[in-house]
Amino acid sequence: MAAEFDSLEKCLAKHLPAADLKTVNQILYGRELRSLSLPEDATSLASERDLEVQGYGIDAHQEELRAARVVRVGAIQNKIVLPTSASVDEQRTALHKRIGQMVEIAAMCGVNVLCLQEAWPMPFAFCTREKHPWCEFAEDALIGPTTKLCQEWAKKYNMVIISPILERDEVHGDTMWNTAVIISNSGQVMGKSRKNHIPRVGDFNESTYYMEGDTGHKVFETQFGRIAVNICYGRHHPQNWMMYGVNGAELVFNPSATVGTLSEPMWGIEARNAAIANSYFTCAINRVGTEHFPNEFSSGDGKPAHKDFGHFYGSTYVAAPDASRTPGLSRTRDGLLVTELDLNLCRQMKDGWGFRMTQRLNLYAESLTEAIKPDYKPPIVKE
Ligand SMILES: NC(=O)NCCC(=O)O
Repeated sequence: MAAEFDSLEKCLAKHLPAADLKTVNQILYGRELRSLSLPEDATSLASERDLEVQGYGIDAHQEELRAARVVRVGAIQNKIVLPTSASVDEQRTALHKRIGQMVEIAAMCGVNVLCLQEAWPMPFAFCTREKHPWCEFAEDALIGPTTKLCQEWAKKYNMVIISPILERDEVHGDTMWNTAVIISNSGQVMGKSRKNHIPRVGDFNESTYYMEGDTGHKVFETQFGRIAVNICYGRHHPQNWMMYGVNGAELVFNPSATVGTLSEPMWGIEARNAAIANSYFTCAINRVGTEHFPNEFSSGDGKPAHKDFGHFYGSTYVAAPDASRTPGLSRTRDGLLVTELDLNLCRQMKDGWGFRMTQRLNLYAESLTEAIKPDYKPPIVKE
């Protein structure tokens, strides 16, 4: 089998002359970002642990009345550690250990707010359509083992942690949800944000496992800014992004699990467009690697049954409201992206481009109220 393509940015850097590369990068990625120098002990520990680390700074103008609001944001992408045939407990414990090593490095890099990938303590088994044993990965959002561990890390490292899990809500009929748990840097659970839109595409057969989220568009006011979480498939819905902005988010995470053949051309566009349209920062995180499952499953497309989901292409990145963005992490390796950003850029972009001021929400509120009525007739004008 051919080796997976590692990174678009590395490919451009390898093949373009330096002057062309500068212009191409400017056109593709906006203004040149500051490269963030990270502590030597962190980078050498990262290479010992086979972890790619990249660091960037996204600056804003110095304002006269407001001090800069500089925050270090960390994003982790990773492969599963053990084969999916190992026991549920062994698989989850191995992931806890591996991510713990990465969180330690994030702390050494001064990260204040850290987000993990979608359903990080488990393989992305929804493709199988089997319930056993995969439903056993679901855990309580408040007192489950993964939340408890993240609380320890959050407190130890003074770091806000966003931990996306498959949630089991025992109080409400053992219902499952796809949930991001937001843990304050004090170690307290601030709350949870459940995935609003569930994919029904390709092998993403997730609607048979968990329900459409009922937590709306919560924004969490942390010590390091107002953050929100738009889980994976929710990034295809501009209204979903928009509501987090309407509710005051300055930084929206998009923890994901998605594969190349399905979504890669959309990946660099959606979270970035959301950052521009809503005058906030976004951070899109995708898992890496190919996960193989014990039993064959078919994709309902006439092709032969198979045991893997395809390649999760990583490429985690941060996008800014001024249309600049960081390069992506590798398509193949575990990685930590550290981005130092000044949240003041959000208001500066609102002032500069006026996208929020010119948004005309009332126009759309009225139009949509009409459009969802059963007797609605779209105003199509014919010749
Ligand atoms: N996990 C998930 O929602 N994946 C759906 C595929 C995609 O949105 O790219």
